[in-house]
Amino acid sequence: MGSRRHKNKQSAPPSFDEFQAKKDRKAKRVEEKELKSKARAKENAERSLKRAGAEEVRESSKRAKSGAKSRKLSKPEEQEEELPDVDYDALSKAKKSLFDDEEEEEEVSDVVDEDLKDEFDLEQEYQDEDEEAHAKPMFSDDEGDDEGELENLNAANMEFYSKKLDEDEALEAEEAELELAEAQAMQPRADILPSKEEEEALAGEAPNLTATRTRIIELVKVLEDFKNLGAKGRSRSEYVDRLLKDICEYFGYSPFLAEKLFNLFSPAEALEFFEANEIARPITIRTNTLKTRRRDLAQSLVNRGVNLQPIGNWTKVGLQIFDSQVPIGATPEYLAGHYILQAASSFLPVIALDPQENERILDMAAAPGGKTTYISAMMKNTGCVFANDANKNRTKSLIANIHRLGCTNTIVCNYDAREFPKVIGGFDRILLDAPCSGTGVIGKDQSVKVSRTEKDFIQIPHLQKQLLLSAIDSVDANSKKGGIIVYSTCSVAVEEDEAVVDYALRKRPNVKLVETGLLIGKEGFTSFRGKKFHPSVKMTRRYYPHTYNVDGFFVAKFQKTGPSPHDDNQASAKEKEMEARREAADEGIIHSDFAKFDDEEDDKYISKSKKVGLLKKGVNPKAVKPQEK
Ligand SMILES: C[S@@+](CC[C@H](N)C(=O)[O-])C[C@H]1O[C@@H](n2cnc3c(N)ncnc32)[C@H](O)[C@@H]1O
Repeated sequence: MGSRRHKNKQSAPPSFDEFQAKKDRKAKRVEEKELKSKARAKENAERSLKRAGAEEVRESSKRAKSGAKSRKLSKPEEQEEELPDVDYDALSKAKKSLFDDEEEEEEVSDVVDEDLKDEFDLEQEYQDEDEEAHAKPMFSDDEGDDEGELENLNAANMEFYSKKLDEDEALEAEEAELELAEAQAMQPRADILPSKEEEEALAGEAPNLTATRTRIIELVKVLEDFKNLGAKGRSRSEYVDRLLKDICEYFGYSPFLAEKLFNLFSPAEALEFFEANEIARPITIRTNTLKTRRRDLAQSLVNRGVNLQPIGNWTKVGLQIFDSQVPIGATPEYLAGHYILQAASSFLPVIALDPQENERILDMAAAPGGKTTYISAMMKNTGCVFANDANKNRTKSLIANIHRLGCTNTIVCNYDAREFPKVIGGFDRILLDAPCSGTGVIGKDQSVKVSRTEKDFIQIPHLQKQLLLSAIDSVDANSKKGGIIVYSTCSVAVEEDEAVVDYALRKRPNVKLVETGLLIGKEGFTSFRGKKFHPSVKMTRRYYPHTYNVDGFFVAKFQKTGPSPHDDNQASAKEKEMEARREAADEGIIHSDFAKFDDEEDDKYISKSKKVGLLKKGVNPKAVKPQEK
């Protein structure tokens, strides 16, 4: 596992544009391959018709395949032609001009923080505390722990990078050739599916990852053209079962999660998704426009030996870091709050939210604050942002980031967000970046592959639904330019995305989905495995690591069309939870193993945390009388 991951690790991840270009080239190659394969299949069928008997048909199919193979081998130039020539000088010049966008419009605030160094230290401390506190982390795509990797990288400057691009392109061409050779060497065999005896033998053997990978590729090929390539007498589900077993073995997923993720895609795309999860996403930063301009920041970082370039044309504040001679999380610019380490996908919900100056905005689940601080910057420190998070520990890193980035229009609060609108309502816009299972960020946290269970995909959506209803009820339908709710997750599971959105549309007829306004993203599912969602769910957007080279993400944008009696809901989080439980039990969607409020269990945790608190103060818990504890 480890070595395979290391091998796949990108040395210089492509920018979004380059990635798209590569994807387009790949798509073209795939399309051509498909055309060839269809032609082969047609040839096959014609020959088969001429021959009598099932055995003969299969024989002819094999001959046809080997014919196609030799035809392919005799035409390597065709493949080479597909790789366009790249003028790297022009590319390097173009890269410079990429910074010359309309950034002049971005105003630079002259706020200067005095205690930035202290705040940075605090942030580190709190983040460490957080890590200890959560065995199963709440997923945040920001401020990941990729920083350490950069410290060890040796890099030069932009010229060096240009040379690197050269090398990468050459490597890509080499890889394409290898891929071609691999594909030719692995024409799917009808007998790729192990027999019962072979299955038994396999179960007893030590895993052979190379053989497993070969079989995965062949199984995918067969499944993509089952009618022509499936072995006689073997069903599609037999192939799928074997493929899932191989995916679990090769990539290290639990059978449950492998199947859940596999079902989102065609077999070939699923393989791309699983492969993409083995590669870390590029390190990206967001310019804090309250303090600087992207061009100026880029210049300062380049002067320190950081190789970077803009992320893509859909963001004017993002930079992608290729490598660096200095730790990106500890440069003077970082400490001065000129940027924040933030995953590119994490910009998207804020862009969709489209905060306006002087509005009142609620960020319901805000820690550690990547999106809050972006909202604040888009509002140019006007109006008011309520940054809420239920986890008190995590609000410390939220506060540290707010201070470091110089956001002065922000109030931090610590409620279970289901308490809204009881706490306060009437917001112009609300962002609900919901706690989720993290199936979109497996590239960052491989533990998700085995840690998530069926129960998670019942409990987490249950919470997400309640949070979303609270968000809707807390928005002012009469807000002049607002009345907007954005719901996002870093999960690709339909239960946490489209199903939650569809539920909210059913429960709150006073909201409708609107276009997110985002330049990239795939349409949300309007139906999934027999479940139909409202047709407008098409307007939601999905992001995958293999399509956009960003973390897996989901974004939905609602507009509140009118007030509802729920807007005055004074129920507490606990009351709402009980109500939702009753309702879910009536609908039969909660299984008997659903977590209950367990006061005894709660008491255990409360007393343990009190003991830890006393120990931290240097007091022996045993020496304290029970009522004093
Ligand atoms: C995906 S993270 C948010 C990341 C954040 N928006 C950012 O961009 O930095 C989800 C957050 O939801 C918080 N959370 C979980 N349950 C909550 C609840 N009931 N109410 C409010 N926040 C909650 C978690 O503590 C966690 O910080």
